[in-house]
Amino acid sequence: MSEKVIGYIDHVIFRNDENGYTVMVLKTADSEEELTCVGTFPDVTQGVTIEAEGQFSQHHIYGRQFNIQSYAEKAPEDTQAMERYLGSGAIKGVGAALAARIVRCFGEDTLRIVEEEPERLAEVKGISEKKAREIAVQVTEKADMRKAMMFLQKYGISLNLGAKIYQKYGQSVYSVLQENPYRLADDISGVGFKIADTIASRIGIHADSDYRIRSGMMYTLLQASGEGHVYLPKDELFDRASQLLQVDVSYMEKHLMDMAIDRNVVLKENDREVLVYPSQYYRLELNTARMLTELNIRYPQNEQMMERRIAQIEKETGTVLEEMQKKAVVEAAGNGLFVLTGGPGTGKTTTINAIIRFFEGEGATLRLAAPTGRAAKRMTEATGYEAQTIHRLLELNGVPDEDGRESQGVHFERNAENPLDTDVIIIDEMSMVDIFLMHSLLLAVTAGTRIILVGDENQLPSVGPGNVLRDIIQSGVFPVVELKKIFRQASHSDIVVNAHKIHNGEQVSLDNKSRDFFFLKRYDADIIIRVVIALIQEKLPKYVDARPFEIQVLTPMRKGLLGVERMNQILQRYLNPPESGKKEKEIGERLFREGDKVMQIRNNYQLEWEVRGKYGIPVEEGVGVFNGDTGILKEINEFAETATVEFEDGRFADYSFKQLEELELAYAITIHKSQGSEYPAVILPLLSGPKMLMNRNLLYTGVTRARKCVTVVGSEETFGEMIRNEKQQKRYSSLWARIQELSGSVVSKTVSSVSQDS
Ligand SMILES: Nc1ncnc2c1ncn2[C@@H]1O[C@H](COP(=O)(O)OP(=O)(O)OP(=O)(O)O)[C@@H](O)[C@H]1O
Repeated sequence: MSEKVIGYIDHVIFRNDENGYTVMVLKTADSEEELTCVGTFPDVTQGVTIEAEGQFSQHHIYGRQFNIQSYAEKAPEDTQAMERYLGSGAIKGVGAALAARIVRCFGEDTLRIVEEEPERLAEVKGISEKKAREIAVQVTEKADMRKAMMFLQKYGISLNLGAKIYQKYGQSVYSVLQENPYRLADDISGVGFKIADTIASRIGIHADSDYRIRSGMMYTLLQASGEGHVYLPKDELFDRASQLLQVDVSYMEKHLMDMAIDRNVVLKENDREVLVYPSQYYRLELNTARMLTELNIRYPQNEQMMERRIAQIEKETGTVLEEMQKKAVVEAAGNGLFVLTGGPGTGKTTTINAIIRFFEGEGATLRLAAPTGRAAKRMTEATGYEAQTIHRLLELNGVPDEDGRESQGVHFERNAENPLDTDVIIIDEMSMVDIFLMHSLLLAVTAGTRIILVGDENQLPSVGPGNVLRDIIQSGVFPVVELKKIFRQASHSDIVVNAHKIHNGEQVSLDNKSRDFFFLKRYDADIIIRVVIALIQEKLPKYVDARPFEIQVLTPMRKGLLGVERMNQILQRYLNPPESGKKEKEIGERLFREGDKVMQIRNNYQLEWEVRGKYGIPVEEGVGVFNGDTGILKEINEFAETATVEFEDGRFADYSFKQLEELELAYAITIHKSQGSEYPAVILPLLSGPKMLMNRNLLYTGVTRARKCVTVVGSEETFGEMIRNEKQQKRYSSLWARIQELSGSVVSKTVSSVSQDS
């Protein structure tokens, strides 16, 4: 039951300016009681009278308090209230003494004078005409804001959101809301289609209104990009949007045309269907294709010289390169853009090393990078050459790019105006690079710099939109070398051999005669979890010479009995149990404990980090913590309301309690999130799951994450089905088509959206 109180704000006890959370004391109008009130307020001015709705509650330390849900500022009604209001500090340049003089001069008429005849304020001693005008402007602004906030509250808009909306639109807020509330979804961060749609329905906007349908279609396209798609075929867009909007498909055609005319979307037709792109995505693909094509320059090399150089490298490194590896070195030397691909153990890293040596011998400067910190670290170890994340290579500076839809609002110091100054760039783990990052990378590369892209095209595609590596390869326009041979050392590894079998759809022997690939047949989720715990606590650390935390559980799903969410809760209990002295923090339904293994679940380009040297002194600082970065929660500080995480690569970052939303427990993670990472030992619990998801590609990615040991715990039938299930989730991307168009190749008639199907 909600109750009402009226009173004026006597003083503020606590206020968090970031989120508006406020504790304050209200002097109630009727009883002059001092009432502690708690709530979220965009703006708090002492002395202002408010009418608030909410509930009384009893706080275990602070006693009785009133939790405000909504409130309205009331215009000052009597001279006392007027004096309090003017003297509260809300009006710049007016203090308590001056407020008293103004009210003494005009009495009951003060408010009307201020609002209607402000120039008369100059009659008061100490107020010039200019100051009178300034006071009047401020009073009017405050009154306007008050009215607007009341108007917004009527539609169930929270105070916080209301303040953001008012800041954006000012006095136009009325027309925006009444004509097209869906604009909120475009203009205001934190408002998506769903919120805008709720507001619209409260305002009484029709379900088939033009704005609603357009906004819903745009929303559908952007949702699809969250699944990795760059576009949607028109029919699929209509189906999805029609489900979302509960509006018949027949309404949509005309709006699609309007959206194209307004350049919100780009329509491309092939012989089968119409493809619909959010315009910025279309441009991203087009520009990426253009830049790739521009880099595709031949640098003729003398054949004999190349042979001599390769022989020399082989001698230096004591490795005899196989034909395709040699070809890779030759192509890398002879082209502005070169792609090296191959499965695990096919000698990609060995080839990168040979390429590095070749260019070093030429006196060229090189830069190495990979999409994740972990992959960059591995690249450094394997090549002995410093590798960075692509974000660091491009010098992410943490300042959001205001106009940067195409860069996801991220600003890099290295870009078209300030390109990377180096002869050769080698990027590893290319399968994880999405269209945004590829576009940003290419902006910072000028013709004359060679770029070498290395990756396994059979890994799952990037989390972000696009299917960049595969599209570049499938365009058929650039020099590509695919390594297929599994080397002797690698062929001793059943991880490698089985990965290749899985990729080829061949069954894998599960007789446990292997030294690095085990299958434990169990058919009950809870028994599987028990086995997983025993493996982590006892067996595997000794077996692979690693700490329990380095052993990674990978699952296909988030939900379900063996999903990430449930497994993490259970594993946390066993692997990091509560202990006195171990601090804990609950965020929503999640509980974090000092010592937990955690993972960042979205890109945060602003979060600051530091690498600490001896005695904890920072030796390096920077910004940006990315989706998939894992570490250990080292310390929870209740006083500062922060939690410190040490990431695997040695970076420390302080999270405010609010930012903990960006962290998740990481004892178990999805196979999707594990892309580009490697672990000494991987455990795959596999029992059942949706057919769409449980496919060959997913199993391949899971298995290839392990360096020393894979243990599958579950049903051999599910395992076998996954190998047989070739069907991959479709990813709608078309970089390959843009590349072909630009290079003048004939666009294949049959392919449209199937860049990932083949
Ligand atoms: N030409 C070669 N002759 C002999 N052994 C080789 C050759 N090339 C690679 N190897 C060996 O094969 C194994 C796998 O090679 P490498 O690590 O380069 O492959 P990779 O494709 O990078 O593998 P991953 O994807 O698993 O990192 C290594 O032990 C390496 O020493």
